[in-house]
Amino acid sequence: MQAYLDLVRMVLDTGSWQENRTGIRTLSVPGAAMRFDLAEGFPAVTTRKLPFKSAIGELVGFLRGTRSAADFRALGCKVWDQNANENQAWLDNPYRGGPDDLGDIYGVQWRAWPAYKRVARDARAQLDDALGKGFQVVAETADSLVLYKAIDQLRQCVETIHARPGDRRILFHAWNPAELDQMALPPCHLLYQFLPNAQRRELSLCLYVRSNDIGLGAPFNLCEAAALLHLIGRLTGYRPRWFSYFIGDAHLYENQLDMVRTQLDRAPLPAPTLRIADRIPDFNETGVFAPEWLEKVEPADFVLEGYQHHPPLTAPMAV
Ligand SMILES: Nc1nc(=O)c2c([nH]1)NC[C@@H]1CN(c3ccc(C(=O)N[C@@H](CCC(=O)O)C(=O)O)cc3)CN21
Ligand SMILES: O=c1ccn([C@H]2C[C@H](O)[C@@H](COP(=O)(O)O)O2)c(=O)[nH]1
Repeated sequence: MQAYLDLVRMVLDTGSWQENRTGIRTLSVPGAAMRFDLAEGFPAVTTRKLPFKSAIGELVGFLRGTRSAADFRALGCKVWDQNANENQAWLDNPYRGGPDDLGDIYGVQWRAWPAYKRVARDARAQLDDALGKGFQVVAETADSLVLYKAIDQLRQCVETIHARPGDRRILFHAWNPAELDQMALPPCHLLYQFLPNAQRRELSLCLYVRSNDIGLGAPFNLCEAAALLHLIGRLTGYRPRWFSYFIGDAHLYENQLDMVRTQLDRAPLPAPTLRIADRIPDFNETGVFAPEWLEKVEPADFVLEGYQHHPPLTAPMAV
C-alpha cells in the first residue's frame, strides 16, 4: 500500500485548507489517483489495522440494497450510525423514514435504481417494448402513460461480463440526481466500470470517488471495491487484475493528521490476499453462472489471509 502512503504524503505536502459542511477543516487536493495490480495482493492498509469485518459488512449491505443503519449494524458495520441519526440536516429531511433510516443510498441505486418512462398512449411499439422489459404502468394522464421499473444495475453488469465481455459499457452509477435529496449522504464512490479481458480471463475495475476522506473513507472504499471485483470475478470466471481508483476532492480532516503522520512513520508491510469461501461457485470450475450470489453472500464468506499490520489507530468521523 505504498500508493496510499504516497497519496497521504501528497495531500499533506500540497493540500490547501478548506472549509466544509462538517465544521472540521480539511487539507484538500483537487484530483488524485491510485492504481493497484490485484494479482500482487489485496489493497488493505497495513500501517494501521483495517477494520476489515466492518468494511465487508458495509459492502454486503450495499449488495443487498440496505437503507437502514440497523441492517448495517446487523452485518457488523457501525459506520452509518452517525450519518443516520446525528446529522441535523438529515434529521430535518422530510424523506427520512425514522430512526436508522438512511434513505436511497448506494445499494438502493445499485440494485433498484428507480426508472420511469412517459409514453404517449398511441405509441404502441414503445409501450410493448417497455412492458417487455419489465416496466409496469403506474399512472395515466389524458395523453400518456407513466411506467416504472427498478433497474438492478449490478446484476446487469454481471450478466454483461458473462455474455458480452467485449462490451465497453459495463458500469453502474450511484449518482441519481432525482433522489439526491432523499439520501442521508449523496454518494461519494459513485461510478464503477468493469473492464473484462476475455482472452486473458482478467477483470479490471475503474472507480470514481467524488469526495474522499483519505484517513477513514479511502481504506474502506479500496477494500470494498477490491472485494467486489474479486466476487464478480468469481461469479463470471475472471481473475481480478487492475484496480484504478480516481478521486475528485481528496482530503484529510484536521483531526486525522496525527493518525496519518504516525502511519507515514511506519513501513508498509506485504499485501495480504483475499479468499472467498468455496461455497460461492467459481464459474471457471463449475460452469454454473449464479449471479444470485450477489445478494446471498455473507460477510463471513470473505477472509483476509496473511494480513500483517501495524497496531490499530483511529480518528473521529466528521459528520
Ligand atoms: N466523514 C466521513 N468519512 C467517511 O469516510 C464516511 C462518512 N463520513 N460517512 C459515510 C461513510 C461511512 N464510511 C466510514 C465511516 C467511518 C469510518 C470509521 O470510523 N472507521 C474507523 C473505525 C471503523 C470500525 O471500527 O468499524 C477506522 O478506524 O477505520 C469508516 C468509514 C465512509 N463514509
Ligand atoms: O464511502 C465514502 C463515503 C463518504 N466519504 C467521505 C467523503 C467526505 O469526507 C464525506 C462526505 O461529505 P460530502 O460533503 O458529501 O463530500 O464522507 C468517503 O470518503 N467515502
